[in-house]
Amino acid sequence: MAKRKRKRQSPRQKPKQGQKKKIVSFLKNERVHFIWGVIVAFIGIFMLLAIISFFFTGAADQSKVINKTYMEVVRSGTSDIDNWTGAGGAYMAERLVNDWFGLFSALIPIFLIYIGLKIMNATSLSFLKALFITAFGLIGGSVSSAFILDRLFPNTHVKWGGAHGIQIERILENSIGWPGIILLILLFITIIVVTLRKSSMYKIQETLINGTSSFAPQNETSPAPEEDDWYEPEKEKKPGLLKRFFTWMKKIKPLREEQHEQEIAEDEETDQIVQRKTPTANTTHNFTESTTISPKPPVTKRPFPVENDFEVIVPEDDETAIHIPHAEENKPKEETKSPEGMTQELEEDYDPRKDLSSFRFPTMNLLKIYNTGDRAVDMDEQNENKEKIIHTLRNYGIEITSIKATVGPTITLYEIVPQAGVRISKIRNLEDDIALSLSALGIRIIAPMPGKGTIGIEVPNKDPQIVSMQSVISSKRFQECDYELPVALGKTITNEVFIFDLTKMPHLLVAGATGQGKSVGLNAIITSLLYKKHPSEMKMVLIDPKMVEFNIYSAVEKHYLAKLPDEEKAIITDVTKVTQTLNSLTKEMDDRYELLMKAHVRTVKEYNEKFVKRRLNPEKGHRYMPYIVVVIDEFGDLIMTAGKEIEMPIARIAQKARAVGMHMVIATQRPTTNIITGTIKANFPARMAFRVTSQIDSRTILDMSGANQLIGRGDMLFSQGSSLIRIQCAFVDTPEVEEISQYIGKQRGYDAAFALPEVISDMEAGAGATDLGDRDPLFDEAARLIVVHQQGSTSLIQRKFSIGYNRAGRLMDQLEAAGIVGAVQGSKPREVFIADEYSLEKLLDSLR
Ligand SMILES: Nc1ncnc2c1ncn2[C@@H]1O[C@H](COP(=O)(O)OP(=O)(O)OP(=O)(O)O)[C@@H](O)[C@H]1O
Repeated sequence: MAKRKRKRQSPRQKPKQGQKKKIVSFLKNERVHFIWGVIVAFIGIFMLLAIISFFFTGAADQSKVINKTYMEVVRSGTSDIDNWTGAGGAYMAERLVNDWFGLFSALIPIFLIYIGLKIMNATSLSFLKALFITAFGLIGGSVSSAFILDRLFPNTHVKWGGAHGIQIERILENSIGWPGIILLILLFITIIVVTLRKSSMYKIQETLINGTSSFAPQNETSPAPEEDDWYEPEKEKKPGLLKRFFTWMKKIKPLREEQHEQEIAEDEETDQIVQRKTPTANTTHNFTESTTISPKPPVTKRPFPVENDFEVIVPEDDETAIHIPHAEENKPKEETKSPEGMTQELEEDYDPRKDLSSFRFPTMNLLKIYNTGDRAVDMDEQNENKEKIIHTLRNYGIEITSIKATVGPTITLYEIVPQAGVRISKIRNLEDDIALSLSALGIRIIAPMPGKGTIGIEVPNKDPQIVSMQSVISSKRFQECDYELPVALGKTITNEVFIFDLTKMPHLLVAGATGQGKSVGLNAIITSLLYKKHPSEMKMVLIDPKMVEFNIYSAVEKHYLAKLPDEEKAIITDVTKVTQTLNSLTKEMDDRYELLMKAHVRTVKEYNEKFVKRRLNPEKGHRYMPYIVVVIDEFGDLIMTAGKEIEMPIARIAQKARAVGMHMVIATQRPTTNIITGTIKANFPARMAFRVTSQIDSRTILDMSGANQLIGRGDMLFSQGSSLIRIQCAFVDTPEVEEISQYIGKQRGYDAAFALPEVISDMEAGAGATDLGDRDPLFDEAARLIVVHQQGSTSLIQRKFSIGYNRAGRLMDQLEAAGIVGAVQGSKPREVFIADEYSLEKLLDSLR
């Protein structure tokens, strides 16, 4: 193949190819582009001047230019022409205005000026938009002018609608009459206005809604659930038909190009030398000049010019689903009576929802839809970023073969493929330089992208969009998921709704500097659960040392909250109460374990299934177990004030509570190692990191940097195990949460909040321990265990007898009082005073 190639390049052909290259590079030169742009823009300005002048001087010039050719007018001289731009301008303006599109002919030079600016790279208005406005303006504007202005000002030298407008207006008047024309003009104005400013569409919508809502019932504050069904839930807006058409065109264009290129490549492949390119000073600095072909994989796409390979993907929003507020599920079940009139209730499955069978889930209209302005992709921004990335990399001697952009709600991911031989670490080290050249915060480089064979550069969008809670809750994905504790957290940078099952996490650590979106994130988690879980299926323990964050949930106390018996408030704000509550949760966990053991099942799900099938007897202590979600805001404050007292029960719950349906979400704005300790970290594999101020903080939360490069306002990294996903957290505002709580709170609830088990305080436990007359039933067995193992360890007793920490602790205190073991020695096991079983039996006999 190599030989053939060499033969083909005869000495005469070589200079020709060189010349061709030079011409191509000259045409593509940035400066040449700029000059071309200036020329086109000046032509546009000249034409515009001619037209403007025509309105003032056209009457005087008309007789000199009408019914003449251009050459005749020019030859006749300019001395008696009044138009500011001479005979040529006068002739052109007469043709454009009177013979073509009238007043709106001015759009033609304006479009030329735009083209000039575009070539100069000096405007960000999209070409398609400009072309559409010009074409539509010429047609619609000329007809409108002919209809209105030619009637208002008939006796001037100007044909306001031009020949085109007059002709079409006549045809229209004959076919649809003047009311039809007026409607058409209104339609034209609407289309132009909406195309120019999307916000005007919302204004029109608002006006129409206000107009029509005056006929609708006005009870907005407390819509009866039944009434909600009258309103169609608001769906997230889909892109318009035109936008979808253009997106489709964009998608198929690269495909066609690829096909074409493949054909070329196949032809070329047979007779070209495949050579690996080593970047040299000459070749690496101009993508467009290079003709080298990358050897691997088989050439299907020419690597250069990169400019033509730029693919911008705008992922569609997830399809939203209409939320049916579980009306069917909640309808009170009719009791089936046997012929004898006896209820068959006992034979039926147990229905945990029965006590609150009329409960209605919050409706979608309680959540706000955020109009985020024009969602069209700013192609200029995309191109600009692409150019800057390419140039920055090139400045460091890195050439790339392709670049692709995926535009998300707040971040755009640029995926690049570097040329063979480029070290990935080199690109990774350029993070700051790329950030500098793009003048943007929040740039993150993912090198390499897992499973993709590319390198990702995440760049924040200039115009970030709010991801509304409404959009994620109403998404089909969330509505149709059958997770035990589903949480809709937000959207990924590829616009996919991100949901997870809290039971699978099984606990979540949330961290981020102040004001970066933690509280909103916690509210998003709680809101998701409220939209999916019935009060009988889930209870929450809300701990809020800041005292203000969770107050809004007090309305749902009798539906969803759990608290200590005799406690006044369900939202825990006092640190001493936090310790008690956590100890109580530990007891609940132990109790649940005992019940699971008795029922011979391993998880709360299996247990509840058995209970629903009425295979567990409530008289033997069995009960339906709702999931318990413990949410702790500002966990750092608690650790600072109560230290180990808080850390230990949290660690215990985190270690064990998963199987019994208890899950924790803890948040802190101080992601330091004395707050997120090794114990906490080990038990919280799932982490949500909002923006933090330093790389060290990021490492404390995620075990890697990244959270320090986020942009705030809900921008976050979600890590579970080894995977790390960038997500824009859904935004739910306090008034929205308040409305949801009120909606639930107004409905009939249980008589009281879910009661957590009472715990014996340390003092009480201590008193009981010394009272050997009231020994635990396991006392003898525990004593034998300790003596046999010669190890005074509470956890040994716990493990062996599968009992809770509190009970094992009490047992150990009783063993101490009986002189079997010594006192506590910090973290070391207690000393065992009885050396053998024989001595022990004698001691036990004496105690009986
Ligand atoms: N997902 C989001 N989308 C858009 N804006 C957000 C989002 N999350 C937070 N914000 C903005 O950031 C502000 C602060 O958020 P938030 O109150 O959740 O911070 P925080 O981390 O809890 O702060 P602190 O720790 O001081 O309470 C909000 O008022 C809102 O304007």
